[in-house]
Amino acid sequence: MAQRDRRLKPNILVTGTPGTGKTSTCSLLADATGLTHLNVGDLVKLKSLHDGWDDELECFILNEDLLIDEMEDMVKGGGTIVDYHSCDIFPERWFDAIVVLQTDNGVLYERLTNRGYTGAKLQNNMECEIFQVLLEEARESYPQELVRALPSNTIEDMSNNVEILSDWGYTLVVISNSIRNRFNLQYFWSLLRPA
Ligand SMILES: Nc1ncnc2c1ncn2[C@@H]1O[C@H](COP(=O)(O)OP(=O)(O)OP(=O)(O)O)[C@@H](O)[C@H]1O
Repeated sequence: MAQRDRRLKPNILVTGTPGTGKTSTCSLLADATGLTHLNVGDLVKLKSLHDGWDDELECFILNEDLLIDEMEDMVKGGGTIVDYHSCDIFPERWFDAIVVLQTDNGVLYERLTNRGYTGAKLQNNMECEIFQVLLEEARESYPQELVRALPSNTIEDMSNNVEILSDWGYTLVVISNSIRNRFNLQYFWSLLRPA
């Protein structure tokens, strides 16, 4: 297992297919917790951390090395909510919690078409959600106990998720540090679980 950095405030990665509600959820979570919301897509555009525009996929071609270098100092002290539609590009040690937002097909289809997505872009994103690509990616890239999938269909889901994550991130920073300190993770889970 990769060694995570020690920090007092958690870093939370919120990921999911475009349109599942990452930015809306992160913004509310930042308001609720005082953590800093980092929208990676915006950062890539602002700092030109890309190798140009992909006409076919209609998005910037991410330069991963530039992005990781740019973000390293931002996440170092903890307290950052990272919002991005991919998760396997980041170092495992950065995060205490990885959240995958999920949306039912019909709901997501409506959100994406409302945004003007059509053709290959719409189809690729719908397939990404149907095949749970982000959840697989998260489970392959981070320890299972740090990864959690949450539904994001309704406003009620969103406020539930903000409440869950406000508590969960802080709990996990304790666990994360305890892993680093070689305490017994199972012992911590047993304390957290209701009898
Ligand atoms: N749980 C939800 N309930 C109702 N509406 C939602 C929910 N989540 C997101 N939405 C709506 O769906 C649209 C897309 O949300 P948002 O921009 O937060 O998604 P995103 O995952 O950040 O997308 P992208 O990856 O493209 O930035 C917005 O209009 C938002 O208000």
